[in-house]
Amino acid sequence: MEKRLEYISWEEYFMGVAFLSAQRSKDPTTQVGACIVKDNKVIGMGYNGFPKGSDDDFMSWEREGDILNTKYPYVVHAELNAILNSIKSLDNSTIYVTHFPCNECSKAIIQSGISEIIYFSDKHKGSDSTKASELILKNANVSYRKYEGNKLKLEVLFKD
Ligand SMILES: O=c1[nH]c(=O)n([C@H]2C[C@H](O)[C@@H](COP(=O)(O)O)O2)cc1CO
Ligand SMILES: [Zn+2]
Repeated sequence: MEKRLEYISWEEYFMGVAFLSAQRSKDPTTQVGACIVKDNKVIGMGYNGFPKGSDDDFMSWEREGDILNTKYPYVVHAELNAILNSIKSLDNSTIYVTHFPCNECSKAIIQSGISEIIYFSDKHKGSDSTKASELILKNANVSYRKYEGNKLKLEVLFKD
């Protein structure tokens, strides 16, 4: 028998895991996922959500109005969750993220030892947060690039 040819690449695999992780998010507007990889092994995963133990039904997913009644001061970003959930040293690891990280996440990425970022969407390119991220990442020698896999969709069938 010949080997199966439809297998996915490492890059497609790990970006797929990041997008799958994003599916755990309860944010009705934006679901972000992150997957940290070292030596082709997953060592951390995360998605955006309220801190552990928060009562989801008490928290608000609003985006506008009094800041204290919006999600923004409370939600933990996917990248930070992936870092905090990681199971070993992140030195020289790669983080796959569905969205280019904000400046706060970029700082955490640098401090954790992650050395490469592969992102799918940069829909906030040109924003102050993205510009600040680009500046500190370059300054800290953390490389970043867009996803280069061919797959834009992966179907996961639960079957025998
Ligand atoms: O780096 C990030 N990582 C991350 O997980 N997020 C989360 C926080 C919010 O739950 C959501 C952004 O919400 P919105 O698009 O409604 O502003 O994405 C947001 C950013 C900033 O781009
Ligand atoms: Zn962030």
